Amino acid sequence: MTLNPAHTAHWPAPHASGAVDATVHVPGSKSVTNRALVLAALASEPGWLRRPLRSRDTLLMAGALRELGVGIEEGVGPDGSGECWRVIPAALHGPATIDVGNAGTVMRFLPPVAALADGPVRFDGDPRSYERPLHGVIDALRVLGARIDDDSRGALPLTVHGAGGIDGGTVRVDASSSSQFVSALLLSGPRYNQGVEVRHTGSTLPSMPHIRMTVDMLRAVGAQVDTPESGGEPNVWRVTAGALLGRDLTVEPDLSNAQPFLAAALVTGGRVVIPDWPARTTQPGDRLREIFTEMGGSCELTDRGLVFTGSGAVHGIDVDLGEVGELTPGIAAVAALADSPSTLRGVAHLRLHETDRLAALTKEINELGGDVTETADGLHIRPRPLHGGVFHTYEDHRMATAGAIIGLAVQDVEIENVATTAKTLPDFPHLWAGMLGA
Ligand SMILES: O=C(O)C1=C[C@@H](OP(=O)(O)O)[C@@H](O)[C@H](O)C1
Ligand SMILES: C=C(OP(=O)(O)O)C(=O)O
Repeated sequence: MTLNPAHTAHWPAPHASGAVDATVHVPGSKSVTNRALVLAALASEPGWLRRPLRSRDTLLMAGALRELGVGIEEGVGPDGSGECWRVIPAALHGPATIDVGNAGTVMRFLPPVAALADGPVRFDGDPRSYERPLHGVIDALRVLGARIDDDSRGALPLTVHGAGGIDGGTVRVDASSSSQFVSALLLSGPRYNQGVEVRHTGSTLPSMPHIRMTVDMLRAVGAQVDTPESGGEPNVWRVTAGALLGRDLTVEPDLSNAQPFLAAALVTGGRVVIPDWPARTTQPGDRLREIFTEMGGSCELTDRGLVFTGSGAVHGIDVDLGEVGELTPGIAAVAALADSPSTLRGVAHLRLHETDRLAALTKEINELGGDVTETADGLHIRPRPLHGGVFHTYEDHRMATAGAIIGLAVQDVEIENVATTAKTLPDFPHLWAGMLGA
């Protein structure tokens, strides 16, 4: 096997010589872009998606939908402004082969779509995708009427033998390993003959804001959704069968990808402005306003965007990140540079993300001289003076950006395979250098 030099080369993480002062335009949200693509593909009329994220995960989603027959064209929005994708729904069909890469949204959101296709749809992906939980989606789809061949582990690779539609109905799912099981079933639910009712049976459910994002986006395209918050039973979501509208949607900046830039203001005692920060959003990254304020910064939502200012001090934090697990690597990086210990809780399921994030963060921060221990459901981080070294990233975009945060404050940190940021933020090294005025 020939190794891609971009993956093996080490990227010298820039060290900040002073306080950063920058405006950073963060590209669109992965989670919004991939939900919008699925919903537009299932609609009964064309729609537009403005400022979509173009990254590995979203290009895999667009490519997969094209494989199933959906038209996704490059274009300008209906008012002539802005880059966009025009999505033209079509009868979904196999045979098709879908590469999910290591995108949780693609591997979980698309098997329920494939159940609507006519013909076999094979799913495969990166080696890590075979280890990520998918059983909740597979088992549920079987109950709802789909025929699926898997390797009997309830994981990838698998083939969905689409029969042009499925009954739908009520299904019980333990989504404690990933909220994406619930989102996946709800997104395709309006197109199932009886709609879908998802009853979560596990004791915990991570990433609730992402389930709210699914519900809000379904409602925005005309679906009727009943939720625990709208007076329904706890842990039960119901989507009524019905046609979906094609919409003109502008994608918000990815607030979880704003995290390293906000962290830069925090750890250098500087200031970063993120334009177009939404006043109201379901993105979990919005919680950074509160979390990074508790860790020593301050923020203000203005006409220019979110203005985040570091004070020069960075404090430890004791926080349950169960709702916002994808923020954990960046928070751990800041916590390693703080003036007091931190405890990050509620994120046991991160062991099954892009990599085992709890093990990876512990090992990599400790190899730079840190003192991190894994707990049953998170990390305990005692700040120590850190030194340079190679920060390994395990093909995890958020490990790479976490290493870059540490590199701002610690000389001679090198990030292995910074190109892995392309999963959700292909421009990262360039945006990072721009923030630092390079
Ligand atoms: O639905 C989504 O867009 C996501 C849900 C979360 O997944 P888990 O619930 O598996 O953590 C999150 O971590 C992931 O980055 C994106
Ligand atoms: C967990 C993540 O991604 P995925 O959508 O692949 O689950 C993430 O982006 O942090």
